[in-house]
Amino acid sequence: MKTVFVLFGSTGDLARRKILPSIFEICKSGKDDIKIIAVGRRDFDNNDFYEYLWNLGKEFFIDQNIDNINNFIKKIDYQKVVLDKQEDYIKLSEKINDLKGKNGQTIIHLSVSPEHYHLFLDNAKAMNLDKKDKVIFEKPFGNDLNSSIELNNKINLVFDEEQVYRIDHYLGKEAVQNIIFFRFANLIFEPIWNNKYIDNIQIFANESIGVGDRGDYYENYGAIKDMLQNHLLQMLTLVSIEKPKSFDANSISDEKIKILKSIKLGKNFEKDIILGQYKGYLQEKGVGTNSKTETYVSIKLEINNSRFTGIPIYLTTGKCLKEKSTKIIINFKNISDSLFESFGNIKNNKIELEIQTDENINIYFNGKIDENRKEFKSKFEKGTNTKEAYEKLIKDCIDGNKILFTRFDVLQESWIVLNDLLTYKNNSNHINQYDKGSDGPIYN
Ligand SMILES: NC(=O)C1=CN([C@@H]2O[C@H](COP(=O)(O)OP(=O)(O)OC[C@H]3O[C@@H](n4cnc5c(N)ncnc54)[C@H](OP(=O)(O)O)[C@@H]3O)[C@@H](O)[C@H]2O)C=CC1
Ligand SMILES: O=C1O[C@H](COP(=O)(O)O)[C@@H](O)[C@H](O)[C@H]1O
Repeated sequence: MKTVFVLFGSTGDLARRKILPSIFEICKSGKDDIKIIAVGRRDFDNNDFYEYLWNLGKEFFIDQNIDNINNFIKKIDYQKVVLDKQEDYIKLSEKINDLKGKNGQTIIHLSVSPEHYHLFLDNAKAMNLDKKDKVIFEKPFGNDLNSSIELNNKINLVFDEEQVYRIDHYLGKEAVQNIIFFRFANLIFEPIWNNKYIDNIQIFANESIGVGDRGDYYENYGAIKDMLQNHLLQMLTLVSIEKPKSFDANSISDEKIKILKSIKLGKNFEKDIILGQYKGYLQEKGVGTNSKTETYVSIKLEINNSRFTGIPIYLTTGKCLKEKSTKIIINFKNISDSLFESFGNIKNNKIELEIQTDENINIYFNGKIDENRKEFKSKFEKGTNTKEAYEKLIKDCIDGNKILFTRFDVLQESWIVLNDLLTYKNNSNHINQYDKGSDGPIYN
């Protein structure tokens, strides 16, 4: 089936770094018949957009094969759409219809800030989309609980749920998908995955880059809404859900909801939450001179159920840190066995699910090799050349596979979890500064 992929925000950071390169790869594989409409507010014609792509150079065209590049560029048409101008949507739909023919499908990917979704929804009816057409909504889905409900209600007035794809690209990462397999396709981990054996859990998504040109967007969201509400909470649910009834989107979402409802955030925010801002953030383009927007957040929480009660869980994310690294670390309890006293320091077991930049599962355990080395690390054998998450997710959307997309009630519960934290943040005037390239503010 022919697919017309319509990319709103085609000149933005996400389009440049992740979506266009992913479509490029999908097109290169030749499995799908795809045409692309790059939508933007700039006064571009096709040639301007091609030139814009060429100027991105190496950052964009990782594949330097000139034929592949030319074939890809030939598939793209640029269309200017001012988001509140209905006549622009009508022109866009004429172009879509020309390209998709009789039996094709349209996928609209809204790679713009969520506050622009309303303008799109106000005008989308003018495009006369078919029931088989699909719309991908980027995260964060709304700005808080109420706005996410409002947004979802508005979407429901325009689209059927079947047409709606709420994306969280971390769910498309191979190593994140692997969490469920690791836990439930092996006999040896589930019996120890509980408060009898686990001491604490740490999930972090550290980034070395800053906000770049995205200051305008970032000022409205900050690290809590940009990363914690979605990517980190999603990873946490996968680490903590009970085995789903079956491997389908609804069964997994049902289990996620149960976890989100049992999350308990301590009331002592002064102690359990660290908000930070990297030095130099105030000088970034689009950032207010007195901005208190957090570029770093670390929170401590608990899951209040029979399996996890009593295990402190730390979620951390930040920009401009020492290195890019996303990991889930399960630290097991102390082994105090006098049998090994004479061998010196016996370390706690640890399982490290490394999501990026390498994808690994490292298991640390004690053993006797020689006097100097008593800890083993076992590496899970895994290819490093996995697909960019967006490639996987966009291909799933083309094929109508929704398993890795998020149901609204899961997002709603995620906003509920963070409600008090957001109130605390809005009322707090204090933010810890940290040096670029550091580990972030110190956790007391
Ligand atoms: N960047 C990332 O790594 C990721 C981003 N996301 C999500 O993707 C979405 C877009 O983010 P990102 O690309 O980073 O943001 P950017 O700010 O880099 O880009 C936003 C895009 O929206 C366009 N735009 C801005 N204002 C308007 C307006 N008033 N009318 C029409 N178009 C407008 C910009 O056009 P112009 O270029 O002309 O300014 C640009 O094409 C966000 O929801 C974000 O959370 C999700 C995952 C990762
Ligand atoms: O959603 C987002 O994710 C990126 C980080 O994604 P990654 O796949 O490179 O880890 C982050 O930079 C961006 O601020 C945020 O919007």
